[in-house]
Amino acid sequence: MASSMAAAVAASLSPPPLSAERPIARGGHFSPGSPAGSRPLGLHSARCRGLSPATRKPRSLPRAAKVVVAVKADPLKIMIAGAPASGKGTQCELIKTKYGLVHISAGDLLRAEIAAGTENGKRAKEFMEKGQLVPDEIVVNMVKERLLQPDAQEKGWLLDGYPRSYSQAMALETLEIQPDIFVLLDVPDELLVERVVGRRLDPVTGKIYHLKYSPPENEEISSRLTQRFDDSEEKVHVSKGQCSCASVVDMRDLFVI
Ligand SMILES: Nc1ncnc2c1ncn2[C@@H]1O[C@H](COP(=O)(O)OP(=O)(O)O)[C@@H](O)[C@H]1O
Repeated sequence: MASSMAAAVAASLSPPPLSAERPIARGGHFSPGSPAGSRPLGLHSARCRGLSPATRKPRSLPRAAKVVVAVKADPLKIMIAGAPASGKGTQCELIKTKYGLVHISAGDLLRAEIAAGTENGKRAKEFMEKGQLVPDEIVVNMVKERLLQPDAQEKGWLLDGYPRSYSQAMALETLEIQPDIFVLLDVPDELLVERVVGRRLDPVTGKIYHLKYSPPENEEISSRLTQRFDDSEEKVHVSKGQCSCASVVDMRDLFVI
């Protein structure tokens, strides 16, 4: 008796079958007395079919066991916006690590297009060199395709540097791609300029340094640091202008549910 009871409980605690009636509730009770496989569905199936409690088979309580079916929540989707050097990179690392999201940076996607020498990359570079926004017809599709890749769909995503205009926000909205959270980093201009002008990249490790606030660890690293071609004081002012308060407020209204 004891061993058949143990076997019944063990069987009923194995994953439920992938049928149309697979329970979606987080918990439920069932009687291990009925045939294995159908057991976890018993009470829930009755619920699904709308049977009244009176029509259900009475449970034999001493043999009842509790099953918890884990339902995978939708993956988290976050958008983060802020001027250059507002701290997006740092925050993105922290958020990505904490929530296991796929980090998708519009700027990185564009730089990858440039590095790959694609037509889109060549066109994008002209705008980026002038500190201007790359036209929507390049950016929207590029971002959309990346968001729809399996890794981002499965793990959730952290979208960085997009949208930068109301039209870009609307483009995603039209595609029914919406974040759960919209983060806006608001930093005073003087601080942004200081950060951008001192920012350096280690081309070997990809690590970002700041000559004053986060200097390289040694002479070897220091000698190979480069400055991003678009990191300049002028760019801060241009980029701040690109993302005016009005458009950010509009975007917030669009995304905050
Ligand atoms: N969403 C976007 N729409 C249009 N252009 C963009 C977008 N994101 C990035 N870019 C272009 O790429 C450049 C670099 O962007 P990014 O890597 O986000 O750097 P930063 O945060 O320093 O502006 C921008 O100045 C702009 O020209």
